[in-house]
Amino acid sequence: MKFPVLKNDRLLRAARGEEVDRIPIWIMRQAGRYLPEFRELRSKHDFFSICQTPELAVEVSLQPVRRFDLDACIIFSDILVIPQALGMTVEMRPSIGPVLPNPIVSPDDISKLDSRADICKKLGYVAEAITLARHKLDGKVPLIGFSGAPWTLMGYMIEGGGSKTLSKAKAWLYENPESSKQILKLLTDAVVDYLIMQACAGAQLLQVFESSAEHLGPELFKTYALPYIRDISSRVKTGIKTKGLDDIPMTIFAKGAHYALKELAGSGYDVVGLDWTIRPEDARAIIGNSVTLQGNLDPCALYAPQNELKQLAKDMVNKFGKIRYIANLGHGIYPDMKPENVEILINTIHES
Ligand SMILES: Cc1c2[nH]c(c1CCC(=O)O)Cc1[nH]c(c(CCC(=O)O)c1C)Cc1[nH]c(c(CCC(=O)O)c1C)Cc1[nH]c(c(C)c1CCC(=O)O)C2
Repeated sequence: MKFPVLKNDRLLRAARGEEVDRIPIWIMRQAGRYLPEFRELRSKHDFFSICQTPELAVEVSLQPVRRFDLDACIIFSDILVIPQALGMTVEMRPSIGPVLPNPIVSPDDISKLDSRADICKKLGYVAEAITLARHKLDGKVPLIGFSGAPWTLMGYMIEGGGSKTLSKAKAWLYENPESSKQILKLLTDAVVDYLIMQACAGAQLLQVFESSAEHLGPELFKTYALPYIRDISSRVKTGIKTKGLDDIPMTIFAKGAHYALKELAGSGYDVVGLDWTIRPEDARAIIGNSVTLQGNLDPCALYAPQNELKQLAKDMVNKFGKIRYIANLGHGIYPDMKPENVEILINTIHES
């Protein structure tokens, strides 16, 4: 596919470990409810209708890039489109979040999931949105594609929505280890196909969200998350090559997995995303210089008085340094953030 020439390649340069003239920054959940223009559009459309309508998904993806001097655009979608493509119902309920009314309850339910065979057909609307976004961006900044990681997706599929403890999903790991692995394998296959499709459609970097890693701890993570995370990077990179495309960087963000940073650094990704509970210098000491780090400002730092926010952003940059670093929050931005504070954060990073 032919796309407009990329004018700002700081994100991709940083991901590959190349020098940059200024530190790139993007923000997890940068398209969302803290923006009045998002709330306006969202008031007229259901959440998944926006995801499924390429023109709307692209409009929402572009909103933050129009408003702020960001160094990347992320395609608007959700990690839960994968369970949907496997035949599960997912609803986005106001002030509750995602609800899966018919969760997986017993190992027999696994056979009711649709096979991965036509995942690309079912999620073809994401590919369309990505291609359209690349054209509409006109090379302004690179476009990030993403997927949930298998354990995080399995969690939602068993819990039937978000959970503070993930105790139902974790019970599966202890009670039904083989069935758990069967689900994780099935999800891995779907995620691999899905990410390769996104790369073919024009995504320039792929981020994998293992948002529920903190619930696992080192031993469960080693068995039920890491092997699948590794498998995804290796199969996606090979798949992209087989399709005749150039390699694109991949990021793993395993929230709360500071106990597994060394393993994550060696899991085949170019970038490791960090949450705010680890010191940048400690993460760098554990990981070394072979991968780029991304993160990790406490999202709540955006509530701080503006001078303090600036100082926190400067301290973060001083600790990470300018090489092999992509600035971001340590998790997604909250819906009640002031857009002005986001602008202060972005400008402070760029001036550092
Ligand atoms: C766990 C997870 C989900 N979705 C996602 C994750 C991984 C990242 C993370 O750990 O936060 C990923 C996601 N979800 C969304 C994006 C869009 C791209 C971006 O701007 O980053 C991305 C990358 C849009 C969204 N996804 C959701 C919204 C808000 C829904 C709405 O408009 O009603 C948006 C903009 C809903 C969603 N979707 C999900 C939850 C738990 C919620 C409810 C929480 C909330 O309301 O913020 C599942």
